[in-house]
Amino acid sequence: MTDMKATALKPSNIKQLAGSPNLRFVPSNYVHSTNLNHDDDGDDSNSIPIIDFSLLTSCDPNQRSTAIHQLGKSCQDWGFFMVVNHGIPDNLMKAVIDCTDEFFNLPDEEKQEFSGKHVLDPVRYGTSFNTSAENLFFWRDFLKVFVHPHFHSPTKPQAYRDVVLEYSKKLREVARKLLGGVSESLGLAESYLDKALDLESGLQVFVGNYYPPCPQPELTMGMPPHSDHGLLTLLISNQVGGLQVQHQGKWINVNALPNSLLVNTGDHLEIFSNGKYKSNVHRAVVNNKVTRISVVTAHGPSLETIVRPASPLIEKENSPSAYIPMKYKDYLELQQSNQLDAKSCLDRVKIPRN
Ligand SMILES: O=C(O)CCC(=O)C(=O)O
Ligand SMILES: [Fe+2]
Repeated sequence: MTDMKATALKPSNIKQLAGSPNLRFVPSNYVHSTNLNHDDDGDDSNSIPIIDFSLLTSCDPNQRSTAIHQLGKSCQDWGFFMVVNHGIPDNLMKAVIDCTDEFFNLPDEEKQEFSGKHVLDPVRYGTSFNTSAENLFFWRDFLKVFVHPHFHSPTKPQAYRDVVLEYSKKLREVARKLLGGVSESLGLAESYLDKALDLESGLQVFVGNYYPPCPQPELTMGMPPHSDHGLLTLLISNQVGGLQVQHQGKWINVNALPNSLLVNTGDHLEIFSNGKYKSNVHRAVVNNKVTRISVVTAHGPSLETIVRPASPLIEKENSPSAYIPMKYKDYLELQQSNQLDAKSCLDRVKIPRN
Protein backbone atom coordinates (compact mmCIF):
# COMPACT_ATOMS: atom_id res chain seq x y z
CA MET A 1 0.00 0.00 0.00
CA THR A 2 2.72 2.45 1.05
CA ASP A 3 4.76 1.41 -1.96
CA MET A 4 1.85 2.05 -4.27
CA LYS A 5 1.38 5.47 -2.79
CA ALA A 6 5.07 6.28 -3.19
CA THR A 7 5.02 5.09 -6.80
CA ALA A 8 1.90 7.07 -7.55
CA LEU A 9 3.69 10.24 -6.45
CA LYS A 10 6.59 9.67 -8.83
CA PRO A 11 6.05 11.58 -12.06
CA SER A 12 6.40 9.52 -15.21
CA ASN A 13 7.52 12.42 -17.37
CA ILE A 14 7.23 16.20 -17.44
CA LYS A 15 6.25 16.43 -21.10
CA GLN A 16 2.99 14.68 -20.33
CA LEU A 17 2.30 16.79 -17.24
CA ALA A 18 3.13 20.07 -19.03
CA GLY A 19 0.82 19.04 -21.85
CA SER A 20 -2.20 18.57 -19.54
CA PRO A 21 -5.03 20.81 -20.71
CA ASN A 22 -5.57 23.89 -18.52
CA LEU A 23 -2.43 23.42 -16.42
CA ARG A 24 -2.17 26.83 -14.78
CA PHE A 25 -0.10 26.09 -11.68
CA VAL A 26 3.05 24.19 -10.96
CA PRO A 27 2.21 21.12 -8.83
CA SER A 28 3.65 21.47 -5.32
CA ASN A 29 6.19 18.66 -5.80
CA TYR A 30 7.84 20.82 -8.50
CA VAL A 31 7.97 24.02 -6.47
CA HIS A 32 11.54 24.73 -5.39
CA SER A 33 10.96 28.13 -3.92
CA THR A 34 8.22 30.68 -3.91
CA ASN A 35 10.82 33.25 -4.80
CA LEU A 36 13.35 31.91 -7.26
CA ASN A 37 12.84 35.08 -9.25
CA HIS A 38 14.90 34.04 -12.25
CA ASP A 39 14.40 37.32 -14.09
CA ASP A 40 16.11 39.39 -11.46
CA ASP A 41 19.09 37.25 -10.69
CA GLY A 42 20.19 36.21 -14.17
CA ASP A 43 22.65 38.76 -15.48
CA ASP A 44 23.10 38.92 -19.23
CA SER A 45 26.71 39.12 -20.08
CA ASN A 46 28.72 39.46 -23.24
CA SER A 47 31.90 38.76 -21.37
CA ILE A 48 31.76 34.96 -21.55
CA PRO A 49 35.12 33.87 -23.02
CA ILE A 50 35.20 32.75 -26.65
CA ILE A 51 37.73 30.21 -27.86
CA ASP A 52 38.51 30.08 -31.57
CA PHE A 53 39.15 26.37 -32.16
CA SER A 54 40.87 27.03 -35.49
CA LEU A 55 43.62 28.92 -33.64
CA LEU A 56 44.07 26.06 -31.20
CA THR A 57 44.69 23.68 -34.09
CA SER A 58 46.73 26.22 -36.07
CA CYS A 59 50.23 25.37 -37.40
CA ASP A 60 51.39 28.85 -36.39
CA PRO A 61 52.99 28.38 -32.95
CA ASN A 62 52.19 31.95 -31.87
CA GLN A 63 48.51 31.61 -32.67
CA ARG A 64 48.39 28.28 -30.93
CA SER A 65 50.09 29.48 -27.78
CA THR A 66 47.77 32.51 -27.60
CA ALA A 67 44.77 30.16 -27.89
CA ILE A 68 46.17 27.87 -25.17
CA HIS A 69 46.70 30.83 -22.88
CA GLN A 70 43.09 31.97 -23.45
CA LEU A 71 41.86 28.44 -22.86
CA GLY A 72 43.70 28.18 -19.53
CA LYS A 73 42.44 31.60 -18.46
CA SER A 74 38.84 30.68 -19.34
CA CYS A 75 39.11 27.46 -17.31
CA GLN A 76 40.56 29.30 -14.36
CA ASP A 77 38.36 32.42 -14.36
CA TRP A 78 35.06 30.97 -15.55
CA GLY A 79 35.12 27.20 -15.99
CA PHE A 80 32.98 28.02 -18.98
CA PHE A 81 33.55 29.21 -22.54
CA MET A 82 32.07 29.18 -26.05
CA VAL A 83 33.91 27.47 -28.87
CA VAL A 84 33.63 28.83 -32.41
CA ASN A 85 35.13 27.54 -35.69
CA HIS A 86 35.03 24.00 -34.31
CA GLY A 87 34.31 22.35 -37.65
CA ILE A 88 31.14 20.48 -36.60
CA PRO A 89 28.75 21.01 -39.54
CA ASP A 90 25.69 23.16 -38.75
CA ASN A 91 23.37 20.64 -40.36
CA LEU A 92 24.71 17.84 -38.14
CA MET A 93 24.05 19.94 -35.02
CA LYS A 94 20.56 20.66 -36.28
CA ALA A 95 19.95 16.96 -37.01
CA VAL A 96 21.00 16.07 -33.45
CA ILE A 97 18.50 18.54 -31.99
CA ASP A 98 15.73 17.46 -34.40
CA CYS A 99 16.20 13.74 -33.68
CA THR A 100 16.26 14.47 -29.93
CA ASP A 101 12.98 16.35 -30.31
CA GLU A 102 11.56 13.38 -32.23
CA PHE A 103 12.65 11.00 -29.50
CA PHE A 104 10.80 12.94 -26.80
CA ASN A 105 7.77 13.14 -29.09
CA LEU A 106 7.51 9.35 -29.30
CA PRO A 107 4.48 7.86 -27.53
CA ASP A 108 5.12 7.33 -23.80
CA GLU A 109 5.05 3.52 -24.06
CA GLU A 110 7.78 3.62 -26.68
CA LYS A 111 9.98 5.92 -24.60
CA GLN A 112 9.42 3.70 -21.55
CA GLU A 113 11.20 0.87 -23.39
CA PHE A 114 14.39 2.85 -22.83
CA SER A 115 13.95 3.66 -19.15
CA GLY A 116 17.00 2.16 -17.43
CA LYS A 117 16.97 0.43 -14.10
CA HIS A 118 20.46 1.37 -12.95
CA VAL A 119 22.31 4.68 -13.18
CA LEU A 120 25.08 3.05 -15.21
CA ASP A 121 22.74 1.46 -17.78
CA PRO A 122 24.02 2.57 -21.19
CA VAL A 123 20.64 3.87 -22.43
CA ARG A 124 18.43 5.56 -19.88
CA TYR A 125 15.32 7.65 -20.40
CA GLY A 126 13.92 9.37 -17.34
CA THR A 127 12.57 12.50 -15.76
CA SER A 128 13.88 15.10 -13.28
CA PHE A 129 17.39 13.94 -12.22
CA ASN A 130 16.96 10.89 -10.02
CA THR A 131 13.37 10.41 -8.87
CA SER A 132 14.31 7.61 -6.49
CA ALA A 133 16.39 10.05 -4.39
CA GLU A 134 14.21 13.14 -4.82
CA ASN A 135 11.11 14.48 -3.09
CA LEU A 136 10.97 17.59 -5.22
CA PHE A 137 11.27 17.17 -8.96
CA PHE A 138 12.73 19.15 -11.83
CA TRP A 139 10.92 20.32 -14.95
CA ARG A 140 12.99 18.12 -17.24
CA ASP A 141 12.93 14.82 -19.10
CA PHE A 142 16.21 13.28 -20.19
CA LEU A 143 17.77 10.61 -22.32
CA LYS A 144 21.29 9.49 -21.35
CA VAL A 145 23.28 7.31 -23.70
CA PHE A 146 26.83 5.97 -23.30
CA VAL A 147 28.39 6.50 -26.72
CA HIS A 148 32.07 5.67 -25.97
CA PRO A 149 34.10 3.46 -25.47
CA HIS A 150 31.15 1.32 -26.61
CA PHE A 151 28.53 2.92 -28.74
CA HIS A 152 24.89 2.58 -27.71
CA SER A 153 21.79 4.26 -29.08
CA PRO A 154 18.04 4.07 -28.70
CA THR A 155 16.55 2.28 -31.70
CA LYS A 156 13.95 5.01 -32.24
CA PRO A 157 13.60 7.36 -34.04
CA GLN A 158 15.18 5.47 -36.90
CA ALA A 159 17.68 8.13 -37.94
CA TYR A 160 18.94 8.70 -34.36
CA ARG A 161 21.66 6.05 -34.35
CA ASP A 162 23.58 7.37 -37.37
CA VAL A 163 23.18 10.99 -36.32
CA VAL A 164 24.35 10.39 -32.75
CA LEU A 165 27.24 8.21 -33.94
CA GLU A 166 28.56 10.84 -36.31
CA TYR A 167 28.03 13.70 -33.88
CA SER A 168 29.66 11.98 -30.92
CA LYS A 169 32.67 10.93 -33.00
CA LYS A 170 33.26 14.47 -34.25
CA LEU A 171 32.65 15.97 -30.83
CA ARG A 172 35.10 13.56 -29.20
CA GLU A 173 37.83 14.82 -31.52
CA VAL A 174 37.06 18.42 -30.54
CA ALA A 175 36.98 17.53 -26.83
CA ARG A 176 40.32 15.68 -27.02
CA LYS A 177 41.96 18.62 -28.80
CA LEU A 178 40.57 21.02 -26.21
CA LEU A 179 41.85 18.76 -23.44
CA GLY A 180 45.28 18.67 -25.14
CA GLY A 181 45.27 22.46 -24.95
CA VAL A 182 44.11 22.35 -21.33
CA SER A 183 46.97 19.96 -20.52
CA GLU A 184 49.48 22.38 -22.08
CA SER A 185 47.89 25.31 -20.28
CA LEU A 186 48.72 23.52 -17.02
CA GLY A 187 52.38 23.35 -18.08
CA LEU A 188 52.14 19.66 -19.04
CA ALA A 189 52.75 17.99 -22.40
CA GLU A 190 49.79 18.11 -24.80
CA SER A 191 49.37 14.33 -24.50
CA TYR A 192 49.86 14.14 -20.71
CA LEU A 193 46.21 14.40 -19.69
CA ASP A 194 45.11 12.16 -22.56
CA LYS A 195 47.46 9.36 -21.47
CA ALA A 196 47.09 9.80 -17.70
CA LEU A 197 43.30 9.57 -17.91
CA ASP A 198 43.18 7.01 -20.72
CA LEU A 199 41.05 9.12 -23.06
CA GLU A 200 41.45 6.53 -25.81
CA SER A 201 38.89 4.54 -23.79
CA GLY A 202 37.33 7.63 -22.25
CA LEU A 203 33.67 7.69 -21.29
CA GLN A 204 31.47 9.86 -23.46
CA VAL A 205 27.84 10.31 -22.45
CA PHE A 206 25.28 11.88 -24.77
CA VAL A 207 22.42 13.53 -22.88
CA GLY A 208 19.26 14.94 -24.44
CA ASN A 209 17.36 17.31 -22.13
CA TYR A 210 13.75 18.29 -22.77
CA TYR A 211 12.22 21.23 -20.89
CA PRO A 212 8.59 21.89 -21.93
CA PRO A 213 6.92 25.26 -21.26
CA CYS A 214 5.92 25.76 -17.64
CA PRO A 215 2.99 27.92 -16.43
CA GLN A 216 4.97 29.38 -13.49
CA PRO A 217 8.63 29.15 -14.49
CA GLU A 218 9.81 31.33 -11.60
CA LEU A 219 8.76 28.66 -9.09
CA THR A 220 10.61 25.71 -10.51
CA MET A 221 13.86 24.61 -12.13
CA GLY A 222 14.85 22.56 -15.15
CA MET A 223 18.08 21.53 -13.45
CA PRO A 224 19.36 22.69 -10.07
CA PRO A 225 22.76 24.30 -9.55
CA HIS A 226 25.35 21.57 -10.12
CA SER A 227 28.72 20.77 -11.58
CA ASP A 228 29.24 18.00 -14.14
CA HIS A 229 31.20 14.86 -13.27
CA GLY A 230 33.55 14.60 -16.24
CA LEU A 231 36.42 16.67 -17.62
CA LEU A 232 34.67 18.83 -20.22
CA THR A 233 30.98 18.96 -21.15
CA LEU A 234 30.01 20.29 -24.59
CA LEU A 235 26.49 21.66 -24.98
CA ILE A 236 24.25 22.74 -27.87
CA SER A 237 20.59 23.74 -27.77
CA ASN A 238 17.64 24.63 -29.97
CA GLN A 239 18.65 28.30 -29.55
CA VAL A 240 16.24 28.78 -26.65
CA GLY A 241 17.92 30.35 -23.60
CA GLY A 242 17.78 28.75 -20.17
CA LEU A 243 21.35 27.86 -19.23
CA GLN A 244 22.81 30.01 -16.47
CA VAL A 245 26.38 29.79 -15.22
CA GLN A 246 27.68 30.95 -11.90
CA HIS A 247 30.43 33.54 -12.11
CA GLN A 248 31.78 35.56 -9.20
CA GLY A 249 28.69 34.77 -7.16
CA LYS A 250 26.19 35.81 -9.86
CA TRP A 251 24.03 33.86 -12.26
CA ILE A 252 24.85 34.74 -15.86
CA ASN A 253 22.36 34.00 -18.65
CA VAL A 254 24.18 32.28 -21.47
CA ASN A 255 23.30 33.64 -24.88
CA ALA A 256 25.07 31.25 -27.21
CA LEU A 257 26.62 32.56 -30.41
CA PRO A 258 24.92 30.80 -33.34
CA ASN A 259 26.33 27.30 -33.86
CA SER A 260 28.87 27.63 -31.07
CA LEU A 261 29.62 24.87 -28.58
CA LEU A 262 29.19 25.79 -24.93
CA VAL A 263 31.80 24.17 -22.72
CA ASN A 264 31.79 23.52 -18.96
CA THR A 265 34.74 22.31 -16.92
CA GLY A 266 33.78 19.27 -14.82
CA ASP A 267 34.73 17.82 -11.45
CA HIS A 268 37.44 15.57 -12.85
CA LEU A 269 39.26 18.51 -14.39
CA GLU A 270 39.17 20.17 -10.98
CA ILE A 271 40.64 17.02 -9.42
CA PHE A 272 43.25 16.52 -12.17
CA SER A 273 44.38 20.17 -11.97
CA ASN A 274 44.49 19.92 -8.16
CA GLY A 275 41.90 22.66 -7.81
CA LYS A 276 43.38 25.15 -10.30
CA TYR A 277 40.48 24.74 -12.72
CA LYS A 278 37.37 24.63 -10.53
CA SER A 279 34.39 22.80 -12.01
CA ASN A 280 31.73 25.21 -13.16
CA VAL A 281 28.39 25.45 -11.35
CA HIS A 282 25.44 25.95 -13.67
CA ARG A 283 21.68 25.41 -13.77
CA ALA A 284 18.83 25.35 -16.30
CA VAL A 285 15.78 27.57 -15.89
CA VAL A 286 12.53 27.08 -17.78
CA ASN A 287 10.11 29.43 -19.51
CA ASN A 288 6.37 29.65 -20.15
CA LYS A 289 6.48 29.90 -23.95
CA VAL A 290 8.52 27.30 -25.78
CA THR A 291 10.10 23.92 -25.28
CA ARG A 292 13.81 24.06 -24.76
CA ILE A 293 16.01 21.18 -25.90
CA SER A 294 19.66 20.87 -25.02
CA VAL A 295 22.12 18.17 -25.98
CA VAL A 296 24.95 17.81 -23.55
CA THR A 297 27.91 15.56 -24.23
CA ALA A 298 30.12 14.74 -21.27
CA HIS A 299 33.74 13.66 -21.82
CA GLY A 300 35.53 11.92 -19.02
CA PRO A 301 38.41 9.57 -18.22
CA SER A 302 37.98 5.84 -18.84
CA LEU A 303 35.67 4.28 -16.25
CA GLU A 304 38.50 2.27 -14.69
CA THR A 305 40.88 5.21 -14.27
CA ILE A 306 41.66 6.15 -10.71
CA VAL A 307 41.72 9.92 -10.89
CA ARG A 308 44.07 11.96 -8.77
CA PRO A 309 45.76 15.33 -9.21
CA ALA A 310 48.49 15.21 -11.91
CA SER A 311 51.73 14.35 -10.10
CA PRO A 312 53.93 16.93 -11.92
CA LEU A 313 51.60 19.66 -10.63
CA ILE A 314 52.04 18.48 -7.08
CA GLU A 315 55.80 18.05 -7.36
CA LYS A 316 56.45 21.27 -9.31
CA GLU A 317 54.25 23.50 -7.28
CA ASN A 318 55.04 21.71 -4.05
CA SER A 319 51.39 21.78 -3.09
CA PRO A 320 49.84 18.73 -1.46
CA SER A 321 47.13 16.79 -3.23
CA ALA A 322 43.77 18.34 -2.40
CA TYR A 323 41.62 15.38 -3.53
CA ILE A 324 41.36 11.74 -2.54
CA PRO A 325 42.00 9.38 -5.50
CA MET A 326 38.82 7.67 -6.69
CA LYS A 327 37.90 5.43 -9.59
CA TYR A 328 35.89 7.44 -12.13
CA LYS A 329 33.26 4.73 -12.33
CA ASP A 330 32.67 4.89 -8.56
CA TYR A 331 32.44 8.67 -8.66
CA LEU A 332 29.96 8.58 -11.52
CA GLU A 333 27.78 6.04 -9.75
CA LEU A 334 27.86 8.09 -6.56
CA GLN A 335 26.93 11.32 -8.34
CA GLN A 336 24.17 9.80 -10.44
CA SER A 337 22.51 7.84 -7.64
CA ASN A 338 22.14 10.79 -5.23
CA GLN A 339 20.36 14.10 -5.48
CA LEU A 340 22.02 16.64 -7.73
CA ASP A 341 23.14 19.31 -5.33
CA ALA A 342 25.78 21.91 -6.19
CA LYS A 343 29.22 20.34 -5.69
CA SER A 344 28.21 17.89 -2.96
CA CYS A 345 29.77 14.91 -4.73
CA LEU A 346 33.11 16.64 -5.25
CA ASP A 347 33.09 17.71 -1.62
CA ARG A 348 33.26 14.03 -0.66
CA VAL A 349 36.69 13.63 -2.24
CA LYS A 350 38.06 17.02 -1.28
CA ILE A 351 40.69 17.04 1.44
CA PRO A 352 39.95 19.89 3.84
CA ARG A 353 42.83 22.35 4.20
CA ASN A 354 43.56 24.01 7.50
O1 LIG B 1 20.18 22.20 -20.40
C1 LIG B 1 21.10 22.88 -19.98
O2 LIG B 1 21.36 24.00 -20.40
C2 LIG B 1 21.98 22.35 -18.88
C3 LIG B 1 22.00 20.86 -18.80
C4 LIG B 1 23.02 20.35 -17.85
O3 LIG B 1 23.61 21.08 -17.11
C5 LIG B 1 23.32 18.92 -17.79
O4 LIG B 1 22.65 18.11 -18.48
O5 LIG B 1 24.25 18.56 -17.04
FE1 LIG C 1 25.34 20.11 -16.22
